[in-house]
Amino acid sequence: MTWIVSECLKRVEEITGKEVISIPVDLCDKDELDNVFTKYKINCVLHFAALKAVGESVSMPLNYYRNNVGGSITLLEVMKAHNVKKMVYSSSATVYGTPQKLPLTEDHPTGLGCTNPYGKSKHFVEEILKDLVKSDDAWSVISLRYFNPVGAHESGKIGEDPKGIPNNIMPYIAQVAVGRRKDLKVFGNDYNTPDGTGVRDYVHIQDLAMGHVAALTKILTPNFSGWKVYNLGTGSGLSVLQLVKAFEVASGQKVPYEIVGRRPGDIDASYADVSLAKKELCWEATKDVLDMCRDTWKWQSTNPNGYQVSK
Ligand SMILES: CC(=O)N[C@H]1[C@@H](OP(=O)(O)OP(=O)(O)OC[C@H]2O[C@@H](n3ccc(=O)[nH]c3=O)[C@H](O)[C@@H]2O)O[C@H](CO)[C@H](O)[C@@H]1O
Repeated sequence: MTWIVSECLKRVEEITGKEVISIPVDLCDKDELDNVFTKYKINCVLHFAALKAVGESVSMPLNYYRNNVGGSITLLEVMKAHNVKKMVYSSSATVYGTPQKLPLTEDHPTGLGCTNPYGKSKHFVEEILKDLVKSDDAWSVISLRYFNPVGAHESGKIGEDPKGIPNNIMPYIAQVAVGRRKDLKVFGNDYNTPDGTGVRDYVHIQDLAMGHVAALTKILTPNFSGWKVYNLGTGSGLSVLQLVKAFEVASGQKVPYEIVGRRPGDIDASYADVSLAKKELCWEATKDVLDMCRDTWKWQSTNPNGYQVSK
């Protein structure tokens, strides 16, 4: 289970005081899914399941389309068969492609500049969900477009432990700080941003978890129906070098880096307009970049080799 899912389930447990059980299922296995829906009374599905490495998706497109798109269709078919017609979907800011204007609002066109199968799979599933809601007004779906989720649970017990070389920046920085990797490769310093490095909207995983609780609360209100989409970010952009500096301050560790060439498919800047989530979900991010770095460091420093040896 990924750290995003663990974090969200923990928050739901803390808030409801009820135990949350997790049952591993193969998203593409209809019979397995059917058994789960037969056994449990399900009101709403929080659909987190997806492969998410951009580079890997370019070399293994069929795996991404089979799992992320095919798996979602199978899940929706089983939901329909059991008359469960509410879903909170984990989407991504990646559906916006190259921003036409910043900050990104939910009505920005999607799908146009998606450069990789991962991003396209998120966009395709959003389109499928929209069609489904149009076809039958008993369906309601909230799509949450995550910006750049980072951080760890403040206990230091739940954190991101990518297999192999991390694709995303925060776990890479953390592994450099803990001495597992020599230096961070900064992908390009010639972007159209104040210091030339890529700008992103990093959002703490615990805020993201609370965004799911807010979406769940909304979708379960009796008068809610149809399709809604919300950005989950802080609303502020931070460059790669700003993030490195913040991590050094929060951890007290040096993070050596080397500027290298651009990573194919990367964009200059991406950050969210978060006013819709604030207005309609009563949600906004509460944690800043130092919180994100401090909690990541707490997890990484107490689990220098990830979950492998700390269990
Ligand atoms: C804006 C956008 O579409 N964001 C999505 C994209 O994140 P990103 O591709 O923006 O996340 P990332 O953590 O891979 O990169 C963030 C920033 O760090 C830079 N970088 C990254 C790694 C590294 O070793 N060195 C380095 O310099 C990278 O060029 C970028 O400017 O994909 C993620 C899944 O993987 C999520 O779906 C994000 O929502």
